[in-house]
Amino acid sequence: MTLSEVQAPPLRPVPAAPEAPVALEVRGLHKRYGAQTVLHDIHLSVQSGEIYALTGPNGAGKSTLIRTVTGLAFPTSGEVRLMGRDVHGDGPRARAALGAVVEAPARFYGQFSGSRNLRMHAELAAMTPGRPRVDQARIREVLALVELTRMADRRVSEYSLGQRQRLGVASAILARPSVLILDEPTSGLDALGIGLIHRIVTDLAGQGCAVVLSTHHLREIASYAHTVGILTGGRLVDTLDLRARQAAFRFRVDDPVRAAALLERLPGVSRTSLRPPYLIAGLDSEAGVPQALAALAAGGIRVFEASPDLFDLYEYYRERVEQA
Ligand SMILES: Nc1ncnc2c1ncn2[C@@H]1O[C@H](COP(=O)(O)OP(=O)(O)OP(=O)(O)O)[C@@H](O)[C@H]1O
Repeated sequence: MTLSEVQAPPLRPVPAAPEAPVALEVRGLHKRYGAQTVLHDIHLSVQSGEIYALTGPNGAGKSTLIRTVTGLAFPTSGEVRLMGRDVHGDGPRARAALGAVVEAPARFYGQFSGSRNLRMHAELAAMTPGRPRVDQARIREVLALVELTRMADRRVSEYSLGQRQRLGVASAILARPSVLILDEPTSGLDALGIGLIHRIVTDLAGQGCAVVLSTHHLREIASYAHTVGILTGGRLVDTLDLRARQAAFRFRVDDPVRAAALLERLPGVSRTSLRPPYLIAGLDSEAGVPQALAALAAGGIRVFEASPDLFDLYEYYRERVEQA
C-alpha cells in the first residue's frame, strides 16, 4: 500500500460522553430457575448515548438478562434501575422510559395492518404514566424509518419475517424511549435490513438514547457498538470498551523501536506498542496519520505501510470464551 492509500478507519458513531448520565444500571443481579443459577452477580451500567452489545454462547443467559432488565422476569436477588427508577419496585414508571423487543419477531395482530398495530401499541403505552403521546404523524415517521411505508396498510399476516422484525423495532422506538433494549434485533434480517437497524440504533444513540442489544454477530457490532459485554455460563466475564480501541494505526517501518520513541513525543498519540513487524500507535483520530508520517520521515524512519489496526472482536471473543 502506498502512503496515499492509507484507508480511513471504519466509521463509528460519536461515542457517548464519559460524563453522560447512567441510563441503565444493573447491580448484583442473580437469577435462578429451580436449582440452576442462570445469572451470577451481574453488574453493568449503560450511559445515555451508549450502544452496549451483549454477546455470548447459546445458553449463556443473554435472553434471561434482557427479560430481567426489562422487567418481564424477576431477579432472585439484585437490582435493575432504568433512568434511576427500580424496574421491579417501580415498574410502570421505570418502564415509561423503555422501548424493547424481547422476543423476535415481536407479537402483532396478524389480521390488522402494521399501522393499526402501532396505533394499538401507542394507545396501550399512553396508559403508562409518563409516556409521551404518540400521534399518527409519529407512526408514519417510524414506519418510514424502518422502510415499511409501502406495507403500512397491509395485514401483518402478509409480512415477511424480516418485515415483522422491523415492525417490532418500530413499535419499540415509537414513544421515543430513553433506553432501547433489543434481543437479537438482526437475526432473520437480510444484509440491507441489518444495515438499516444499525443506522436506526446509531441515530438514536446520537440523540442520547442508551441502547442495549444482544447479538451473535460480532464482526458486525464491532463496527458500531461502544461497549461489548461477554456473558458466558451466566457470568459477565468481560466488558470491552471499543471506543478505547477505536483509532489505532499500525506502521510497518525499518526501525519500530526508534519510531515508537518518535511518535510518543507527538501530541495526539495516546500510546504505542510493538507487534513486529509493526509499530501500533493510538491516535486521537485518523487526522493524526499525516502528522505521524511526517514525524517519522523527519526522524529518518522509512515507512513501508500505514493502515488502521482493526480490533478483531471475533478472535478476542473466541479466546475469552475458551478461557472462561
Ligand atoms: N423459563 C426458564 N426455566 C428454566 N430454565 C430456563 C428458562 N429460561 C431459560 N432457562 C435456562 O437458562 C439458561 C440461559 O438461557 P437464555 O435463553 O437466557 O440463554 P441465551 O444466552 O439467550 O441463549 P441463546 O443464545 O441460545 O438465545 C439456559 O440454560 C436455559 O435452559
